[in-house]
Amino acid sequence: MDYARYDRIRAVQWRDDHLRLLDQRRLPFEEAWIDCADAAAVAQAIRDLAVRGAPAIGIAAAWGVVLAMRRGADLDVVLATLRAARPTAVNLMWALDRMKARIAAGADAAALVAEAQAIQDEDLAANRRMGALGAALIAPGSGVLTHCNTGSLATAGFGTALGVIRAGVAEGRIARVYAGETRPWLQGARLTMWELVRDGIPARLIADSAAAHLMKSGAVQWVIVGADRIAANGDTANKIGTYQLAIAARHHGVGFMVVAPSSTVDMATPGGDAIEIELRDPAELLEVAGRRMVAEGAQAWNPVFDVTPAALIDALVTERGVIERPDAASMRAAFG
Ligand SMILES: CSC[C@@H](O)[C@@H](O)C(=O)COP(=O)(O)O
Repeated sequence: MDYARYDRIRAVQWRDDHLRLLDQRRLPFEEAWIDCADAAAVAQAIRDLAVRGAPAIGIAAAWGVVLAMRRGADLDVVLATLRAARPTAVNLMWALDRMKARIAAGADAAALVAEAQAIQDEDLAANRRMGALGAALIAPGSGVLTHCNTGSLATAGFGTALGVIRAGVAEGRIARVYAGETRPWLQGARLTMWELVRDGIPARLIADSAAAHLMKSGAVQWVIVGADRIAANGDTANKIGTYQLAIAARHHGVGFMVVAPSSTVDMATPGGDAIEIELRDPAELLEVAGRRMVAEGAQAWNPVFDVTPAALIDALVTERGVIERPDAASMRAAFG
């Protein structure tokens, strides 16, 4: 199937001497671009969520290494700085390890450009493949709920979970799309809805707290989400709120699908308990659009990821295929 109509947004663009990033902090109000001329600017953009989403972070970091090599920066320092920009999404470490291996093998600037481009191109190809694989699991006429933003903005293009939704809509399988707003940063409300509106895919936003009620209504047959790190036993870290969606889905007999490229699989991490969960500034919770919404003096706890146990996952879709009810044995068989 040709998904071209749904495959137009490119948020991470290499421009020969700099990296252009669509500033995700300013969407949906403004399509503003940031030009990063060095690795420090890329690291800053990752930390500040100007570029976000596990695969997109890895791709941006790879280009950051290219910029560092071109500018004669200390590559060990640059690799360490980029690696520390965000802790949970393993795609960041995976992409930097690929770049580091090329440097260790004596790569010149042109070879590093080729490696970063390969990381980006492979991600796009993986997303298109996962779109087809995931959509095939969805019975015609189904409704789906997604969480956070897993689309073109979060990847090289097309998306992971949102790629499956794009493919499922294109194939006429998905009849209803719901997106959770994804408090506190509102990736679902601000970014996923922006992508869906741009693609002309009818979708409804829900408050995160409406998800169990939606499932009980029978309107959705699948919850489809992305991932930031998948441990060797299939436990999956993703945007905060994913875990409670998985619990509610199991309770209501709704399928729970995780869609992620193999670059999100971390076989060196045995289980979810070993995944570092990023804690961000409480201000993200205490403020809305820069305006304080909570009594002065109040405090907040702001973990931005949680871990869904493998036992709650019905299907794990990667570009290598579909694993139903993933566990340590099936993960080992697929990812060794
Ligand atoms: C294809 S994106 C998969 C995940 O990275 C996504 O669901 C997510 O949790 C993004 O978190 P974010 O904090 O916005 O970077």
